[in-house]
Amino acid sequence: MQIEATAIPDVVVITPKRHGDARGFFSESWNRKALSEAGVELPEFVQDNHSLSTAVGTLRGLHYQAPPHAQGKLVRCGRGALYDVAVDARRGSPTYGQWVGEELSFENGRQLWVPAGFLHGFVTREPDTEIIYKCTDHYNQAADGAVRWDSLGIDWGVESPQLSDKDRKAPAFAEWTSPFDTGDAA
Ligand SMILES: Cc1cn([C@H]2C[C@H](O)[C@@H](COP(=O)(O)OP(=O)(O)O[C@H]3O[C@@H](C)C(=O)[C@@H](O)[C@H]3O)O2)c(=O)[nH]c1=O
Repeated sequence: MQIEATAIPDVVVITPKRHGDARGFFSESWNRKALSEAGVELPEFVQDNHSLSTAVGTLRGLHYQAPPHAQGKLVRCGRGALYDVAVDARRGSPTYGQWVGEELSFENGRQLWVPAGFLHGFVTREPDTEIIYKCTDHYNQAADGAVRWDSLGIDWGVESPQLSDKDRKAPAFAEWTSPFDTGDAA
């Protein structure tokens, strides 16, 4: 397993080992003990999510669940390729408003840890791209929120992404009051 730091200390990239043979490969996509031995302690996960985006340039985000339903997410790509983004939304954090973006693909097997207190979003780089992520809290519709994808200067590599209605109507980061503070990092 490989652990890579990012520009935001609480956000890490995890790449589990793949054991290749004539059939293909085998990989432990999640192993608490191995991660702990590598120095990464993550909270308990209670829900796994899986979505398919058919068109290249489909963008989902930037999403969050407000406390007390904030979610940390361990994100990977099941098929295709995507650019995954985490934005620090913890008021009082030295990296508040800063973001990290990582290319995650089926091919590279990389995973991004997005802690609670961060906005999360991604854009697909290939057709029929699947994302799979583990979450530290259950879905709660009333706590669900979004911030406009193009209000933080993130270079998504796409000009007119395919968006949901919710994401098209989301407020800009500058006009939004974050419900998170530094106590929310999971
Ligand atoms: C997120 C979620 C949605 N749903 C339902 C609500 C709705 O009817 C349908 C589609 O929901 P959405 O449009 O919110 O799906 P989507 O735009 O894919 O939302 C997801 O985006 C990524 C970036 C995240 O980080 C996730 O936490 C989540 O917000 O699925 C659940 O039943 N459980 C869930 O956990």
